[in-house]
Amino acid sequence: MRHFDLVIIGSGSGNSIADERFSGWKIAIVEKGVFGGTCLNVGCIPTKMFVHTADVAAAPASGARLGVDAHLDGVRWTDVRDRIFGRIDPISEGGRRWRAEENANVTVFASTARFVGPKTLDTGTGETITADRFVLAAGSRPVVPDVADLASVGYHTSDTIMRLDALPPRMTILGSGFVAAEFAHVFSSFGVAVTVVGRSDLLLRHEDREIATRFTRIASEKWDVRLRRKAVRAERVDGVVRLHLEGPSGEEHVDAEELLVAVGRTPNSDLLDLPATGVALHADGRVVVDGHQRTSVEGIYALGDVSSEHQLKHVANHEARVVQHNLLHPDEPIASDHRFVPSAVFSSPQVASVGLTEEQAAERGVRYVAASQAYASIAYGWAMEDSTGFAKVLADPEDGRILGAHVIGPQAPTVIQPLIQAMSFGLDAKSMARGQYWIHPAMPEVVENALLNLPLEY
Ligand SMILES: Cc1cc2nc3c(=O)[nH]c(=O)nc-3n(C[C@H](O)[C@H](O)[C@H](O)COP(=O)(O)OP(=O)(O)OC[C@H]3O[C@@H](n4cnc5c(N)ncnc54)[C@H](O)[C@@H]3O)c2cc1C
Ligand SMILES: NC(=O)c1ccc[n+]([C@@H]2O[C@H](COP(=O)([O-])OP(=O)(O)OC[C@H]3O[C@@H](n4cnc5c(N)ncnc54)[C@H](O)[C@@H]3O)[C@@H](O)[C@H]2O)c1
Repeated sequence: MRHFDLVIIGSGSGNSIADERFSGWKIAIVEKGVFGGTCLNVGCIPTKMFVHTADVAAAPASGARLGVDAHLDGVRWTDVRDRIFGRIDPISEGGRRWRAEENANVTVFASTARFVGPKTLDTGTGETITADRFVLAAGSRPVVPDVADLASVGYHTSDTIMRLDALPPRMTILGSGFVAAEFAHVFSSFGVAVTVVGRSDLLLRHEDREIATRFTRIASEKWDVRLRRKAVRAERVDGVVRLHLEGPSGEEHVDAEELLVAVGRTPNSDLLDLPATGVALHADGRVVVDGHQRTSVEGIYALGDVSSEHQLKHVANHEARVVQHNLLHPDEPIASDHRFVPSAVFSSPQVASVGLTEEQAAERGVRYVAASQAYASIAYGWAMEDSTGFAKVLADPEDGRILGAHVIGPQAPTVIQPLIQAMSFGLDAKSMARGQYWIHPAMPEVVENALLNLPLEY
């Protein structure tokens, strides 16, 4: 039985661990799918390439309010798709080849691994291996909800929807979170009639309620948004997918040529048979880790979607750097920093957030003050004629510590970054607002003004 110094399961964020400092280690990487993981192949990167293209496709329609009459002549879907994957697929293949053929100390197994005993792994290739250390970086996969006959009608998830052969006239999206919001923007901007079906009363319900409410209102003007609906059955009628729903007004259905299921992601820990090596799991399937990304078994670490409550690439990358350090320096381990994890939804409008929402602050009994500023009331907002966006900041009234920030509107993920920085480095609201220049008339003035609006007590 071959023995390794380190086995990494999953080639997403896990693949970045084995740098030149590990050149003396005998390493195995096991990957069951396309090399490079979710973000590169079916997640952050292609979706944002589609989102930017969708923003361009949507631009002519927004010109009229500025006095510019423009017209979208068409979207060449297969050209868009092939441009995007023509760039991504070679990166994935290049990464695989580099590891498999040019890293003398690394063995790549292209298969599904599972534990069969303590620190003993069936690689799925017919070879069972052992190792001193393991990194579980197996990610997550789309959840398929319990809707009768769903499997037989043919549906897409985020894994497949970006590779469609042609744009459908209509698309139903089941789900109301990140994936639904981003793909609704992409496909509606490309001319597809989109229906979004959600269980709860708001789209993006995990956001600050004011932000989710604003997003839902704007989305409802563009898409057929059906909330408080339960999908109960699917069927194919004359080549169309019919989704039967139950909602506040009783039974109804929605028809579309394509159905996208986007109701969340579940950790891939179940594929790994972790009880065989003694690794503990949370009830929701996430691997239990301590602050140093160590599992319940000495020498076995986990990172990213398989263990994190944040299914975000910047979190997986951060945790991979922590694991990397702790593998190299087990006697001086460092901890992950999950204090201020930001996230962004690249839809239209864009949404970004960090820290506490008002609802969370109230629930936890945290004393706070909040203030907002509309894009419409800053100079660049006038330039854009924006009537949709605002920035909201929550702070401790006694010392100005920023507790949370929420932005909806153009470039929200960029506009929020100085607030993430302020929170991470402990800059108080007054110092942040008045201790630096804010370029005039740029979009971050919306943040400057929200900070100045805070009724602080110091
Ligand atoms: C559509 C979409 C858009 C997204 N957009 C963003 C975004 O804009 N920003 C952001 O921060 N995050 C985004 N995310 C989330 C982000 O992609 C994930 O948080 C991140 O990729 C997780 O990285 P990871 O390394 O934990 O797992 P992954 O990248 O999923 O890697 C895990 C790998 O392990 C392999 N694997 C699993 N089980 C086994 C096994 N038993 N044996 C062998 N191999 C196995 C899998 O095939 C996979 O390649 C998006 C996700 C989706 C689905
Ligand atoms: N921009 C980004 O960073 C980005 C983009 C896409 C995905 N992601 C990551 O991937 C994760 C998964 O995304 P997602 O959108 O699939 O999940 P999500 O958790 O963001 O949203 C899923 C939504 O679907 C709803 N839902 C659940 N079951 C349902 C059902 N049976 N019928 C109707 N609605 C139902 C839930 O109430 C929830 O609001 C995200 O949580 C995020 O961490 C990030």
